[in-house]
Amino acid sequence: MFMGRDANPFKKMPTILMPDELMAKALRRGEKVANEMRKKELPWLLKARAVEEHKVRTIASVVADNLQKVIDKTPPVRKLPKFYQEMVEVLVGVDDFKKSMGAFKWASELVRKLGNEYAKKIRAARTPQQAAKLRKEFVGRVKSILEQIHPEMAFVAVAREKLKDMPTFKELPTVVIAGYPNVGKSTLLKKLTGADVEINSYPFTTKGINVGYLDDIQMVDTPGLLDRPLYERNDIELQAILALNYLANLILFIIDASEFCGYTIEEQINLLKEIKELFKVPIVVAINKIDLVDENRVKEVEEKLKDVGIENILKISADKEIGLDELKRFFIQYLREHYIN
Ligand SMILES: Nc1nc2c(ncn2[C@@H]2O[C@H](COP(=O)(O)OP(=O)(O)OP(=O)(O)O)[C@@H](O)[C@H]2O)c(=O)[nH]1
Repeated sequence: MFMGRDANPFKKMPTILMPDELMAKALRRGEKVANEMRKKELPWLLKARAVEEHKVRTIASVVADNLQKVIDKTPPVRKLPKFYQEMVEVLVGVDDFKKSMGAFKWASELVRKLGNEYAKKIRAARTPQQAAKLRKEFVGRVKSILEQIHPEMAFVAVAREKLKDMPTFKELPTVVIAGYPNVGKSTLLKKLTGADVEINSYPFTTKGINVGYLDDIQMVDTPGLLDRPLYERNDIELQAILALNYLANLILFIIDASEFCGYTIEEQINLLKEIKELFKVPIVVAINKIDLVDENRVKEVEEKLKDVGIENILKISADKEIGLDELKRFFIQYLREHYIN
């Protein structure tokens, strides 16, 4: 595994304020600073200038700092591990994300520069009215800059929501659970690791990647996959593909023997074959929901799996907790032999 100890690098991104909110915050702070200045004993023109200059400087720094903070707390995509880079691509789009961060930088620098320029002009103002007029002009320009990057701000706000919810992965031997929707992947993760995951009787409940721990084994639950070409896969499925590609030391493929998931054994085995081809990672298959079918049916499925070259087959009921100890023992033994020194 390559992840390093760092948590999901997007967790530190700050809340993204929209133009109105950021402007309101800056104006409030500007007013506070101005009130302090008004208390000072100064000749009237000097005071008027000082009030307006401090207002402008405060507004400029609140806005510029806020935008800069977003940039500073957002990891540069190109420096991320490949898995996260690809997750950014799937979840939000790398190009749009970079472009938006560029807009933040542009706006931050411009607001800071204008703040300095207007502060200087205000210091040279000949009347209090002129100083106030310059400050108003500055506020208008900042508003219009923020309005200009409004779409990018909204984009980054949404991107942050998606990215910060990605789980944190540890540098541990990892089992990635895969299979068709509704076969019982999340139920199994929950029963094996106690991870708090959503389970529903309808497909595609799992919209992202979940993670849980079984002793020193990292278990990753992925969204359900359908048997179809890569280019037809949606963003939810692509996350499963990325987890399989970058995180898995061992793939646990779940087959729903009852077909209650809505897919036939043949369809499920076709997907299994494809995954076997696509990822050069050892596979173990768990025949699930054996509480719903008779023994002959389970044997039949087992034979079919052997026919396609699957050697490691376990029979379980995730829901009724049948065969889970054997499964645990299998993981521990397998990963100890292959990945733990
Ligand atoms: N009877 C029975 N039901 C099970 C078993 N395992 C899971 N289920 C049920 O099957 C349904 C789907 O289970 P999930 O764990 O959400 O399936 P999933 O594969 O994670 O589904 P997606 O999120 O769509 O990928 C739920 O109603 C579970 O209660 C089992 O061993 N026996």
